Amino acid sequence: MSRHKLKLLLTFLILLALGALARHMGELKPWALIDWLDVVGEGCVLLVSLAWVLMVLKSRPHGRVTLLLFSGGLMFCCSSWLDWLDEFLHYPEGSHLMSWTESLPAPFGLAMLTWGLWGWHREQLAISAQLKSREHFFREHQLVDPLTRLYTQPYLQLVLERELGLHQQGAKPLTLLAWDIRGFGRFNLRHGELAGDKALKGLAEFLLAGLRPQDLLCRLGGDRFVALLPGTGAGEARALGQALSRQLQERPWLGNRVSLKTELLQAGTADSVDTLLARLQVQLDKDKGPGPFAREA
Ligand SMILES: Nc1nc2c(ncn2[C@@H]2O[C@H](COP(=O)(O)OP(=O)(O)OP(=O)(O)O)[C@@H](O)[C@H]2O)c(=O)[nH]1
Repeated sequence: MSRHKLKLLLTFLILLALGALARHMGELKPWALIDWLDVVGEGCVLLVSLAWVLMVLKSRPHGRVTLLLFSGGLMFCCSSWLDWLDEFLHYPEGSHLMSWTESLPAPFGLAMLTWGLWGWHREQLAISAQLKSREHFFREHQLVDPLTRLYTQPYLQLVLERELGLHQQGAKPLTLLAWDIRGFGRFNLRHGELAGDKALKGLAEFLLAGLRPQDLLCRLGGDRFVALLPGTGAGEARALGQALSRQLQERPWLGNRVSLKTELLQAGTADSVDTLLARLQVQLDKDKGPGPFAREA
């Protein structure tokens, strides 16, 4: 059972035990003496405090701050629960046990909640600082292409460094799939730069949608794209490339106007990032012809 499920079970058991204690200590009030306005008001407080506990468990991982927020919420819940129950129960005169049990947890619970919220605030500050420095790093190194929103070659090089390391330790295969639009210069001449931009964006979206979550798609520059397929052998990569080519042909908005050259490259154990990318460029430059748009121009 997960830690959060245990906390939920604990909440249920504590509320059940308090309910049993209250019933044992008190007597049911006559129907006429029940103040229904209080029942509704205190019932709402109880429901809201229960919702706090559930929301904390739903939105946070296990940890010190979560424990503070959970314990504070639970203590406040206990007070609200007993407060609500005593609308229906009458406790004997001179018995302080129930009034203490009802009154004490609320202030301690609120103090713990406040402590937990302070911790949460500090966590958020740390996360924002992290995100800011990441964003700065991305902007500084131009790791994202402004047109397609794909990663650029410098980012690919960073990731390739790590993946090649894993590949060379024999941990897993590594394959690259790359695409070059044929005759894209002519396409631009004929349809205009804006249509060219739209085609690049459309193609980026299409490739992204067709790749798997673990693949990394980058714009290599101009009309070239490359996908790094970690843990993927040549056969699987070839099937993926072929499926993408087939699907592209079924898309009249892109397939009829843009033709792609697809290349596959497997990393070797002696490859460095530079040699791998150089081999890829050579493969993409191979057989450069006038392209399918030569007829149109
Ligand atoms: N619209 C648009 N065009 C671009 C962009 N980046 C590069 N290009 C164009 O893409 C073309 C790339 O030219 P080449 O590398 O010769 O490729 P190609 O014309 O497709 O020729 P082949 O690959 O031999 O078929 C050039 O005409 C660039 O102007 C861009 O961001 N937007």
